[in-house]
Amino acid sequence: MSELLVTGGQVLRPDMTVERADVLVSQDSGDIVAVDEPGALDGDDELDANDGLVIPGLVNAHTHVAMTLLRGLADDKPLNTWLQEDVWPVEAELTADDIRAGAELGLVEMIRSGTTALSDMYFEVEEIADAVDQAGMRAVLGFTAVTVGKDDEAARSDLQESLDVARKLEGAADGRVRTTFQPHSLTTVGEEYLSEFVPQALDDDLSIHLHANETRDEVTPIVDEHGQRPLAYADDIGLLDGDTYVAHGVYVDDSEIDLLAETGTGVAHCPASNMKLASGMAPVQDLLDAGVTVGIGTDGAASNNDLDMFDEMRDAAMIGKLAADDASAVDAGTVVEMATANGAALLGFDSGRIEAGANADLAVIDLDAPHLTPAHDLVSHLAYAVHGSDVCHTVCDGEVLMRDRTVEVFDEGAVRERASEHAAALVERAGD
Ligand SMILES: CSC[C@H]1O[C@@H](n2cnc3c(O)ncnc32)[C@H](O)[C@@H]1O
Ligand SMILES: [Zn+2]
Repeated sequence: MSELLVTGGQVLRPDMTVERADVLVSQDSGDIVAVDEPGALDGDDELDANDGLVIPGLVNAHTHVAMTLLRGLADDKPLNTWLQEDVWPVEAELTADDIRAGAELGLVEMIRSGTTALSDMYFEVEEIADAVDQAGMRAVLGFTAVTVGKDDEAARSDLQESLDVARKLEGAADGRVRTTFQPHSLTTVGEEYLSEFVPQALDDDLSIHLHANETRDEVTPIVDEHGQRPLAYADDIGLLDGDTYVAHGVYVDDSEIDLLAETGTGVAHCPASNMKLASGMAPVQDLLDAGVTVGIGTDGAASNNDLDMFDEMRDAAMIGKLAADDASAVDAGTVVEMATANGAALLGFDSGRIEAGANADLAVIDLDAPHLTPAHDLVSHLAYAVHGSDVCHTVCDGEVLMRDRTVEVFDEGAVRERASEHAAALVERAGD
């Protein structure tokens, strides 16, 4: 039996208090064994958290991890123009090897910034699952189906693949990979296909993840065509369910917020992407007040342009206040909860909290820095002052993924070089 002791640090507890404590982790079960006063516990191996704050590993509730290859390729455009003019033509040239290279780069970036779990939507999902396995991280993965612009055979094949991939990869990477059925959005997948395939996903107890109500352009056509708000339309199809979570949820009216709360449907809030594409401001405090579980996601690196969840927490707090016209809205403790416990709840993982019995997924922040001085309130620092580069150790499932800022699960230099080569060749092919 092998046990790791995270020693000498301050620890963020589930009630958002901070105390000096050691954390003992079982590397066999991958769970936290005990949290106790300094010096009370012994382990076979130690991780030095002196001058550090031990927090739950962050949960990125919505991303497209392989889109790191498209980082900085096309900026300063709204969603539809950006997708149609820039992103989709390049994505049409992606190979499985490209996606593997982009995924590895994204996972290294996440490990370096304290993220231990992600929910991903993309293609070539087996490559992404293999990369997650090597990274030692936890993920919810799926193949994203789009039917617009496709004939009936191709449209069905996409949805069937989304079901098949979800069935096949559930439980991969020793149980660290879970899956979702993934219609891309309510406007990019036709009603006839949703009506046919969603019941099959529900029959198989598959969770569902989709983009919804991201821009005004995702609301108006549904209201025009179906005479109802998008989430009422989704609910009639059976899409809203206790295991469903929608990405973005920017343009949700009061009736849709109630529907999310009543059905137990969660929201993955993507503040940076919503700002960069000028999509809008999600009513996050209203969602939380209604009892909706709201996590935080970076979205892909092409609309962010990084995968740093500390940036995302800060953005969520800032834009949450603007949206509510209230400086007390979406406060520091709330965004930390959104990026940890709420994200874990959406993804269905027993992580997001430092407590005996929970998954041993954690990160240690080096507090010895001018921008983290003085330390009046460490929860405030997490929301407003810490950067991803302040993370010194990252642990998932009891395994050390990064120690003293060195990533142990990948050769970081090789990953960066390979991703740069793949990105350059991809852009050249797309330009031909
Ligand atoms: C097939 S995976 C996902 C698909 O979605 C595209 N995408 C990236 N960001 C967004 C976004 O904010 N809204 C909608 N779709 C997005 C991505 O490029 C893939 O094609
Ligand atoms: Zn997205």
